[in-house]
Amino acid sequence: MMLAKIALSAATFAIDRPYSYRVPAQLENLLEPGMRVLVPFGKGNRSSEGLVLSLEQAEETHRLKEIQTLLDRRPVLTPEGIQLALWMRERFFCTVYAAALTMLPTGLWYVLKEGYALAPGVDRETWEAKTAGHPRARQVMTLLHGAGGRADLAQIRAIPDGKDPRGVLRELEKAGLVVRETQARRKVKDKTEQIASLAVDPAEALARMEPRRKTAPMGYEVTSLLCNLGSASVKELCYFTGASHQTVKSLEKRGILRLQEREVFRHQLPDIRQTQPLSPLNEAQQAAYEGLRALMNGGKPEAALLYGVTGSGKTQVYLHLIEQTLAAGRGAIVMVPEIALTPSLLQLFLTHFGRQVAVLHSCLSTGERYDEWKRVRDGQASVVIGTRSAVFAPLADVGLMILDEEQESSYQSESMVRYHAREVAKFRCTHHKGLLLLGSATPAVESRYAAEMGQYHLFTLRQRYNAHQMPKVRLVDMKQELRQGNATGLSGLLREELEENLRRGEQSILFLNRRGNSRMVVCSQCGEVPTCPRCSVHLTYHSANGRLMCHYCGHSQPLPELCPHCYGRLQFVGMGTQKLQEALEESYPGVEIMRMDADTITATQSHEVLLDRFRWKQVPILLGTQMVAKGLDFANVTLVGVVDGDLSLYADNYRAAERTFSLLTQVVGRAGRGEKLGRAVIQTWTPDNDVINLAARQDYDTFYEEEREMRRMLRFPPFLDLFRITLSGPEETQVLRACAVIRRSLEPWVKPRQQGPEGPEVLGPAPAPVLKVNNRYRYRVLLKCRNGREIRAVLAQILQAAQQDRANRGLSIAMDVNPMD
Ligand SMILES: Nc1ncnc2c1ncn2[C@@H]1O[C@H](COP(=O)(O)OP(=O)(O)OP(=O)(O)O)[C@@H](O)[C@H]1O
Ligand SMILES: [Zn+2]
Ligand SMILES: [Zn+2]
Repeated sequence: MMLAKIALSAATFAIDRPYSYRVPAQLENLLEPGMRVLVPFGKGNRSSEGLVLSLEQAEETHRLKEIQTLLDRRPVLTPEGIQLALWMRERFFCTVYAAALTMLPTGLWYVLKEGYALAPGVDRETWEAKTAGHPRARQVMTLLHGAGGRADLAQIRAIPDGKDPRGVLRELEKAGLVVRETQARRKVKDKTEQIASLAVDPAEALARMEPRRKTAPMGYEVTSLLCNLGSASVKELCYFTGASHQTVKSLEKRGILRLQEREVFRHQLPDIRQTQPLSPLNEAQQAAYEGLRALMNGGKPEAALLYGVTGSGKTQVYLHLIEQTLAAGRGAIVMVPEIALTPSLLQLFLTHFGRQVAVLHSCLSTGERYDEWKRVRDGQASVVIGTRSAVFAPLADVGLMILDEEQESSYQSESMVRYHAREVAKFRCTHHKGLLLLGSATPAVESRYAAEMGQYHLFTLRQRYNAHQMPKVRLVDMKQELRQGNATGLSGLLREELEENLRRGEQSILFLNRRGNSRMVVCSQCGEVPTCPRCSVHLTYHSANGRLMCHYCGHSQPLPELCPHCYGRLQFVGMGTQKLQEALEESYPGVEIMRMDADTITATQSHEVLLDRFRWKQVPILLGTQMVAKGLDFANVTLVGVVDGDLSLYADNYRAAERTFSLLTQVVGRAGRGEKLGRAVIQTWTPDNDVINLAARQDYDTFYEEEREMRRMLRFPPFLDLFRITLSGPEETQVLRACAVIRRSLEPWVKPRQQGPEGPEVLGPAPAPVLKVNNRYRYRVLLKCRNGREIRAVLAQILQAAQQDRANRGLSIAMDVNPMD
């Protein structure tokens, strides 16, 4: 007999393993690994979805349960996909089935509906006789009967008697009157249209319709049109002739034409037939390109970092590499952060690669995404551009995977399966012997370090394209402004520069990344900002616990009532984008200030619509959050103002410095991308802060070296890895108890290894930055150690034990590896 090893959706992480099922004879020739099935599982033999991992011949045995239903007509995962799902389980502590679903577009997901049907061969007389005297049972049977023999549980529940029908249904099942069934439905169907073509040759068709020309003029019209076209969709035929579908159908019956279903794709990219050649590269780009091309064609898995300053033309290098990949008959995947996937970027890809481009983006509808996915799977598109999830695009042969702005936190998933696109891309490039290319103006410290250690090849673009100058940046000390009586939040210098730009007719971008729950405290008299006694960073006020906290070492202290230096009054600083817009409108009456943040983006007014207006209408000032910081390429923007350069510095995590540096460099990089020189003004409360000064000088190399040493000293990635276990539940004591158990179970592994610079260390439990969300308390236990097979196995066991511990009922447990936030 044949048996299948199956990963189940009903399995939790604790019990997730390949389960064996018998393959019924009628499926033996149809079933393949990578297909989904329904199988009975658990005590009640409820149906569960499952993914077939492998098939094998085995000795006959009666112990195995049998597969119930085959859900897919062809595999939804390739052998590579199956391997990847297994690998993701081990890497990201998820179930294999969850990993598989993560790889598939939601349009392919099934929704299971439990229902009941009349048992075969049971007629009305029989059930009426058997349910006599049981009004509830009779009600259910009447419903089933009336509903054409089957109904789902929700419908049966709706019988208005206020009781749960499950008991009755069980009885009816035992009595052999009903059978339970599970229906699997997909959210999105394959979309098709009907195509008509002539069934006989044109002369014969016309000859046969000629005598009916008077009585059936429409039939004649359709036939003669079809004689000209050869084939056409029924929709088109009806549209051009005014005929009805009925007419077309009757022609089919007469044997004049033939109808066929053809698949159509929902997302219609503009059909660009005439693609344009790429622009030639400059010398630096060419050098990087040639090096990368050699790696790509080397027939080995490779990884490289392309470090190029803002405006150096990294995108052009990508385009040339993609062209090479295609020429070699292979495919390419390009990933960009969510907000960077603008129509202008897409347009760029379309003009060069036309119909070979597929887009996988969260803006598309479920149906559109699914159809784009199919175009990739079927080999119709071999250049995929998209956000994080595009990393799973089902290309058969991947020659190149690019992560643009690779330091972005949006590459880390925070949903069901907490994968990092970079890790998945590494797996896939290894599998396909392809090139993984990370691009950035401010690479993540981990990536830059990997390049330094020789794990990635490093390519550098030091200059802007066309030798355009980097913008001139000036810092403004806001404490000084406050002392001089300016509490408006806009410094004298920034105002002057804005006015200068208004006079010159050049555009300005103001950046204000107002972040929710952390704020800075400043003394209104001496301008002091409270700092951490152990680290050289400023403390941040957290309204959640009313304390000042350090994001590096976790130190926290109560908020003092007065300034510890001069006993002056302490003041919270920071304002939001809306208030700033009002202030500017007041200062500059008649000048349009365009605001772009989560509140101004609506369905009708997308981020692109606003940007187009900014570009074409030459709106003088654009003010916004993160959204204005990245990817914008407008030649007339010559001034960038950073209203509050410190904001992101005080997030509580070890990446805050890197984030701030990257963000500031990116924003500043929006200025002066054309012929005209760019300027930038960064306002700060901490003008001596290293990170801010390095960002102002756009000195990534020094920043990297300092940050690397800081990380080495404090034992953060890339020197050690972080495993963060987050527990949450409605009762604080229960959560803390579970944390303590986890801590204790880590000890036997940690204790004997503790010595030395790479020795593991357990921290916590510590409350999450926002302790209580939705009435659930959240605590974290942090393990610092080198990521390796052995510790992952230990952690998997601990998680499994925690999940199965009865005392942990109602708790949720999540594991993040090197979390971004
Ligand atoms: N080889 C080239 N030929 C023509 N134009 C180029 C070339 N290289 C770059 N450019 C132009 O230079 C500008 C900057 O290039 P691009 O946007 O690719 O830079 P980038 O390195 O991705 O910058 P950022 O990191 O700031 O987004 C663009 O307007 C681009 O069209
Ligand atoms: Zn003071
Ligand atoms: Zn500290």
